[in-house]
Amino acid sequence: MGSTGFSWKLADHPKLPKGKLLAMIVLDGWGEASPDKFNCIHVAETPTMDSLKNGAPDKWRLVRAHGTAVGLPTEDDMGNSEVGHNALGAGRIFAQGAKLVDLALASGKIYDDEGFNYIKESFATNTLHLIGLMSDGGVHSRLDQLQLLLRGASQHGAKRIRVHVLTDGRDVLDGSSVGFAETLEAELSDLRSKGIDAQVASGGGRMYVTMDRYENDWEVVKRGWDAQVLGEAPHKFKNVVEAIKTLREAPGANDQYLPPFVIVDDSEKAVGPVVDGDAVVTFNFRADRMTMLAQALEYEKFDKFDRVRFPKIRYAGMLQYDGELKLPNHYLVSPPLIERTSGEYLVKNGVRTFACSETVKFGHVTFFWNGNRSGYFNSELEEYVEIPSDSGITFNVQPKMKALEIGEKARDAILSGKFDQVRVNIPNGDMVGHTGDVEATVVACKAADEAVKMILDAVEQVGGIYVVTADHGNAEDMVKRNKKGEPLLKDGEVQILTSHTLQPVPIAIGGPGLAAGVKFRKDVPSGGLANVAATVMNLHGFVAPDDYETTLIEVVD
Ligand SMILES: O=C(O)[C@@H](CO)OP(=O)(O)O
Ligand SMILES: [Mn+2]
Ligand SMILES: [Mn+2]
Repeated sequence: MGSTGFSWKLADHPKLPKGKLLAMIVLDGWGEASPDKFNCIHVAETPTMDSLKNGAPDKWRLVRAHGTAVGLPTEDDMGNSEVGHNALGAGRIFAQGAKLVDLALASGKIYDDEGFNYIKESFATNTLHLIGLMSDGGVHSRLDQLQLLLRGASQHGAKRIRVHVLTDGRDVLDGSSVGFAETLEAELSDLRSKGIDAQVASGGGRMYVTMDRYENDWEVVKRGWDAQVLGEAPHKFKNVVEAIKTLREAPGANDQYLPPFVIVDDSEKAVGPVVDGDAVVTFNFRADRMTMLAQALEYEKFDKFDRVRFPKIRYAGMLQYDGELKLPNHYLVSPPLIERTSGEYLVKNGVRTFACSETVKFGHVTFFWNGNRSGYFNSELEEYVEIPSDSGITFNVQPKMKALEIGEKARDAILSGKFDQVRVNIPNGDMVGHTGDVEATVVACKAADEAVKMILDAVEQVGGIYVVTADHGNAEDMVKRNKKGEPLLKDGEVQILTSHTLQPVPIAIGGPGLAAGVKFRKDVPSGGLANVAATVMNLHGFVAPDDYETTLIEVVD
């Protein structure tokens, strides 16, 4: 693709027609694993998804959804929505945030670049605050990266450092936050022995404090703001390990939902509110659950909640979280440049596109799908519909979520005849899987399956095509296992797995509009999510650009 020769025009597929309605269904957190009682997809009644599997191997197969197949550093990295939807939409594998930050830290380049030099201006006189998720989950952040950044920042002049932690329990086992806090404390104590005034200043559970997304509930961000910036919270402790241990003793408490707390000194004063002149870094590399806080930290004009004080700070994100909004303006590591996504190509080739999910996954089929870009490519050809999610609850209470509403919206969009592609994310397997509630997750999987049926019925009616896949595993395995695959016991009980998995995910194609002779190729055995975009382009009647990962299908005469 020379700079002069570039064109958005896609070549016509030699064998496949245009103009067929295509439904693109992404089941969030729906992997394939051996059947047992902790496989909620297996336990649930899922007749629609089961029937698709009968199409194997020509119309149903598995694809890789974790590790290097989606641009993560190692094969031990579970998949996640950001990298999964990026790969699905972009059709290529990009080194993702986790990896880019690793490289920048390892080479030391992070300290030479604009973002770090910008915040460094504060070091001589003020405090450096680091806010983010404290775990080794590798989905939003990693503790070892925070440790390296702490060391690097102090070597580059930071004298006073305050860390504002968010406990995880979603990408890692519940209860593991205590160990992570101990590791962090040891690191900070080492810095203190070198004369750096470094301590934890505040904390709270990620789902209750700070890490909301897609504006589902600004209260979550406000709780964090009060603790991190204002130094105010209902719970006060002398150190972070004591804070987490004590708060976990409350009935029903877990890492994801710990209430906000601040660390206070002997005179009960918060040790680390953010004040004028300070530097702040949000050290998560993943975007979706940081952009709301980023807005609060960055925007002069802001009406989502009363900030009480809006300190004049030097703020940088670990990455730039939204390339379109340039949010934040300063960042330590450049995000992957994901351009020429399949969504943009298809719209530019006249494919009228409808995308829908409920709030908690809305950005997945729009923002992540389009390479971390918000907004439409062409508002005349696209419509994105967000169904408001319930807020203030954990989804095991409401495991059906808005699956049927998403199904209805997709059905109506399909039947309207106004669209060529109708794309949805059905969140249940993932969102309920993260609660660790096995029974509720079974209900969730059934609801997701019903939504799929509703959409496939509509595809049937209009003579269309469907592609059903998932972004990574979750609900298919709800227990931590040993190397042999047996559930691991701790104190006589199985350890519930709230996180995603390393499992592959299914992909199924079909529908009355699928041309005869279309089937999955046999020569892409290690195909992954990034191979789906070229496949979808083919099904719309186009050949994918040369640099896209190869298509999964062939047409046999
Ligand atoms: O909830 C989230 O933020 C992640 C897990 O950390 O899940 P997903 O990647 O499915 O959005
Ligand atoms: Mn997901
Ligand atoms: Mn998830």
